[in-house]
Amino acid sequence: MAESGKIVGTPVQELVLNPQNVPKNYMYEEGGSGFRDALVPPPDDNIPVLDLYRLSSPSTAQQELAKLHHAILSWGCFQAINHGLESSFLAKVREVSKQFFQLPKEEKQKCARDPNNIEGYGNDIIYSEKQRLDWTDRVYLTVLPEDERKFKFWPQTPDDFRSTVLQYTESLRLLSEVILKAMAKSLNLEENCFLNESGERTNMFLRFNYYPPCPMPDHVLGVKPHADASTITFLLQDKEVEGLQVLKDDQWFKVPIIPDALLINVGDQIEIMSNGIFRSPVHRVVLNKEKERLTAAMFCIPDSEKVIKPVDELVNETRPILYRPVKNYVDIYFQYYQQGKRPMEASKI
Ligand SMILES: O=C(O)CCC(=O)C(=O)O
Ligand SMILES: [Fe+2]
Repeated sequence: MAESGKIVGTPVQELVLNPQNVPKNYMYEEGGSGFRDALVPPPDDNIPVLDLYRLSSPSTAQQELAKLHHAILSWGCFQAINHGLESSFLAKVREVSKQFFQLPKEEKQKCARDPNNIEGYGNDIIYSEKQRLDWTDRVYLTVLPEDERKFKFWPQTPDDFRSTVLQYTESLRLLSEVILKAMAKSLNLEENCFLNESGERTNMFLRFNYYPPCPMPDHVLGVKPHADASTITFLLQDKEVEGLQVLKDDQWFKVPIIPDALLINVGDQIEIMSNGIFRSPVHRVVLNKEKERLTAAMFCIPDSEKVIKPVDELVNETRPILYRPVKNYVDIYFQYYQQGKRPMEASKI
């Protein structure tokens, strides 16, 4: 037991060494079977694929913008291709993460998170005995703003971990501006609307997720159902192993792998700003008995000092205000999440 009654858990990577004994707090005893039987989206209504080159080319922008609007209304997410990040660079991002998780335990522990904080290497903070834990180890880093980087949590091995993460951050920072502008335009708002609402000091958090193989994949989840705390999230999926599912019309659908695509989804804070026109999709991660899975999620988060609220233009008589203003949403988010509740409830009127 660590300070403040919080327990620092055993990495999942070590639990796997004893496959007969999956701890109870990871298990969904009943109702668990079927986790992996999610539907495959039909070809005529698959998660839309958006071409970001077409989105920024004057002759095709309008058409692609309409596609983006439809994608977000129907799924809350889309697969972005032609985003300008080289395939070899994405391979590098995946590689530095894999190399880190392959290090011996003592090496990884050098950037272990503090007991009460998510930043660094580790797994779920345990808030209560009843909490269901996620079958995943992570490296969670504040990558922006620059003066909030805490390098003691950043892996020193492999050597190019830091430079790769910095380059990835800069690329996705630029891309986040493109996407947030397009989202605003698709709602007939001034293009900088969501960027201005997010404030000057944009935060970005990067989370490398490592899902070890799981001996009981029908009764354990990699990540329990949630929507993200972000404005938008960029997810670099594993190149080969599926696992992500998204909830649409009360049914779970498998998110297909497009190797060099970035899956972009709307987070709770755009749901608030758009007064519920754009909804943050609920998603979860299922596991594989034989194979590990690695992903990287980049969360774009507004300035923590900024009050987030529905933009005036999207509030009117037919669409009354649906959300209360919130500040530093990420702080409340984790506590709700770990209790299996939707943090959004804190903001809904
Ligand atoms: O690893 C994945 O496929 C999704 C992870 C996720 O949803 C998250 O980190 O918020
Ligand atoms: Fe997520």
